[in-house]
This record gives sequence, C-alpha cells and structure tokens, in this order.
Amino acid sequence: MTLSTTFSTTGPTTGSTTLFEHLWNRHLVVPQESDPALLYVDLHLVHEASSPQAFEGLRLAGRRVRRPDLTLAVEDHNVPTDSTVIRNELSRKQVEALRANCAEQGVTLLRLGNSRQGIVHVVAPELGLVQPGMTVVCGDSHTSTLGAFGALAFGIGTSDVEHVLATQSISLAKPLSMAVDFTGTLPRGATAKDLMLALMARIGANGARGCVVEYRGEAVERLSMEGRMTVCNLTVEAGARAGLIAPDETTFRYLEGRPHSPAGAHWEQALDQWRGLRSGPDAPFDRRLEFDASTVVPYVTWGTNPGQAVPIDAAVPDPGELADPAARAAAEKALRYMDLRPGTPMREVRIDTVFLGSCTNGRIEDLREAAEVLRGRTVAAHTTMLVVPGSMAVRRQAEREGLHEVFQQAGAEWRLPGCSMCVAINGDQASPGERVASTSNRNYEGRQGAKARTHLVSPATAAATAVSGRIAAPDEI
Ligand SMILES: CC(C)[C@H](C(=O)O)[C@@H](O)C(=O)O
Ligand code: SF4
Repeated sequence: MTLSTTFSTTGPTTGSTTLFEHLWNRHLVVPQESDPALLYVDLHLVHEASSPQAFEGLRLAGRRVRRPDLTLAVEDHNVPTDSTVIRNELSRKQVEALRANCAEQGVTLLRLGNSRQGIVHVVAPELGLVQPGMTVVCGDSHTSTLGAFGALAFGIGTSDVEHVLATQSISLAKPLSMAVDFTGTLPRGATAKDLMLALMARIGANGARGCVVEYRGEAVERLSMEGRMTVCNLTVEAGARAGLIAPDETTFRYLEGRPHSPAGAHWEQALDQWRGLRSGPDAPFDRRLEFDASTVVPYVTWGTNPGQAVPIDAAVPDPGELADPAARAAAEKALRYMDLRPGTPMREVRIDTVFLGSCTNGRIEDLREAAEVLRGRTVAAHTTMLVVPGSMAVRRQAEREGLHEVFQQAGAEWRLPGCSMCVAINGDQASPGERVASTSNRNYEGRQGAKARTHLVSPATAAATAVSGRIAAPDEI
C-alpha cells in the first residue's frame, strides 16, 4: 500500500474565526455541534509503543484498517541506536508486533534500517505528509509538534488509535482555545527551546491545560520550521492538547518539493488554500496571554517538570520562598530527587551525560547549533555525550555537512535515529543517580532511567555543557 498525496481543501478562515475553530469545523463529520464531536482524520501516524492493543482490538472485531493510504507507521521508541539488531526482548517483541500488524493490514511501515526511518514526529514532516489545514493524530502526546504546519495535530490514547484505524475519524470533546502572543523577538543566543522553557516557567507545567494554543507574533514568525516544531512539541508539556502556528512563506518553502507535497498545478492550488489559514483579527480566544520574547535567555530546568526552570545564570530556587504550599511541597520533593541545594548556581551543577536528540531537538538545525559550539572543542573528561539524529534523513544531512566528524572529534557518540535516551525503553538510558543534560522534553522522576536526574536544555546549552562538564551556556566556554 502506498500513501496518498493529498491536501485538505479547508478554504480560508473568516475575520472572526480562530484557526483552531476553522480546522475543527471543517473536519466535523456531522457538521453540527455535538459533544463529543466526531472529527475526520487526514493523517494517522502509528508507532510500536502505543499501537499493539489497537491492532489487536481491530483483529478481534474482524475489522480492517479503513484508510491504509492515510496511515503511516514508524519504528522509533523501542529501537536501539547503536545497531540495527534489537537485542532487548521486550523491545523486539513490540517492534515485531508492529511489523506483523502492518503487513496484515497493508499499512506502510518505516522499519529500522529504512532510509526514511526515524522518530515519527520528525519523519512525517520530512516526507511532506503534514500539511496546513489537516487533522493529524497519533497515539503519542508529542503529535502536537506537527501543529507547527498549521495542522490540527494531537495525541490520542490507544483505544482511540483503534477507533481511527477502523473509521478514520476520532471522537473528541472540543478543547478550549488559547492565544500566546509573543511581543518582541528572541535575543541572540536564545532558542525556541529557551522560549518555551521560559514560558512554562511563567505559566507552569499545567498553564495551558486542555487548550489548543496558537502562537503568534514576530518571535514565532522568525523561527524556522524546526524551531516552530520545537515550540509546538513542548506545548503538551504545558498541559495543552495541541500547539498551532499559522502557515506562512517559511512553511511553504519547507514543504515545496517534499515527496508527498502537492506538485505542479496542485501546488499553486494548495498555496491558495493555505494562505487563507490564519486566525481572523477579531477572532475570540477562550484565553489569551502576552509574553515578551525579547527577555528570553538560555533556560535550564532544576526540577522534575518542565515548568521548574530558571535562567542559566540563576541559582537553584529556595522552595521556602514559594507562597503556595502545594508548589512549595512539589519543589521540595523535586529538589530531593534531583539532589540539589537551594542557592547553588545552576552553572555549578556537574553533569555526567549529555543527550542531544529527541523529537524536541533532534532535527538538523539542532545538530548544527550544537556542532557550532563543539567545533574544535572536546567533551569534558568526566562527561559522555550522545548525539542521536531524529531521523535517517537528519543523519544523512548532518553527515553531508560533516557534523558527525565535529561530534566524533569532540568525543561524542554518533548514533542511529530513534527516541533513545528521551525515554528509557530502548536500551539507551542513564544509571541511578546519573545527572543528564538533555535536549528532550520530559524530566519527571525516572524518565531517563530509574533514579536518573534530568535537566532540560537547548542544543547549544547541551553542547556547551558537554564541553565544560557543568551546566554552561555557549558564551562562557
Ligand atoms: C510512548 C508514547 C505513548 C509517549 C507519549 O505519548 O508521548 C512517549 O512518546 C513519550 O514521550 O512519553
Ligand atoms: S523522542 Fe521522546 S518525546 Fe518524542 S516521541 Fe520519542 S519518547 Fe516521545
């Protein structure tokens, strides 16, 4: 089965409609208000970690995948990154189950070793499968990444995966809408990752709970698609359902010529459609927030949720200074787990392992930024660094540019693509007590291995940290 090359004919938004509302209305299977609503799905992405029970349910009900041509499966969570042989038995079973399910149901699968394999949220955009105006779902919370294309993209649970496989539609309660309007532009040295860590430090890890968040303003308009994907990826870490950025010339430039992008006359037609996809000037949002991007500096987390973050020049905060008793208790617990003392400058925190990769920061631009910092330098003697490209395409591009040599000469390991150390289920993980500076998106207890400690950072900060062996920004090495 091959994938369809289509684009969604959603028509333009009108002056008083948000982009979210527009995408929602255009995908209602029954075009009237119902709660929950039934939405048509333009693209369904599948991976081995959240699909086995869904395929099993389908099999037990004697049903087939309704639209294999709108479904793409990828092996990413359970694959090793040091070889194409899966040694871990549980992981191998998980991957073999996906292979058997895809073969049985005629679903296209990008297997380990395939020249297009990689993390699902990295691969789908590379292929041009994610386009403005679409609805995209996957049994994975970070599907929000794909909202960077002006698509309504969100994660779903395993029972919903079964529903989508069977019907190509999803039943969903309508989320709230929220606008984050950035004022100013990002200063030099601050990245999309820092922007989001700074935002979450302000609104908290639940600050956008239940919302579809549309990001607007010059700070996001100036970001590349890679940076926009980082922003939308981290949106779920603020409790949101999805992130959204209206498509513009940056989006179109990225999409033009990709394998599944519309071509020829269809391209012009698609552009006409896509240009109209933006929230109207008077569109009402349920919530609105202004955030000054011009004050953002490199950020780093000190705790066990992404909102527990401070500027890299700051010290570990004192929970005693928090007025809210629940926040104080959470901070105390986080500091115990992280083995950090209030008042310690973040720059003095010693790091054992640096992980550069994941669907947050494993794209080519992230690797370039890190390599820029590492060029001609070496990783500190007590620190190890793992560089895991987000996809085979990213890996190839990086090798074309000689970035792998920069990493290797610095003493970092250059790996094959996969989720790797972002999630400790594939063999790449930290040992108990180990402290990791990681470009991924989650830092809860045990995320990177039992008792492992995670500090979330940008690729540039990760690289500087690897060189200094302590949390560091590029300006000080
Ligand atoms: C395994 C998968 C369902 C999970 C997710 O939903 O995000 C994973 O990708 C993660 O990042 O924790
Ligand atoms: S890289 Fe991490 S966050 Fe992204 S899909 Fe994989 S496990 Fe989830």
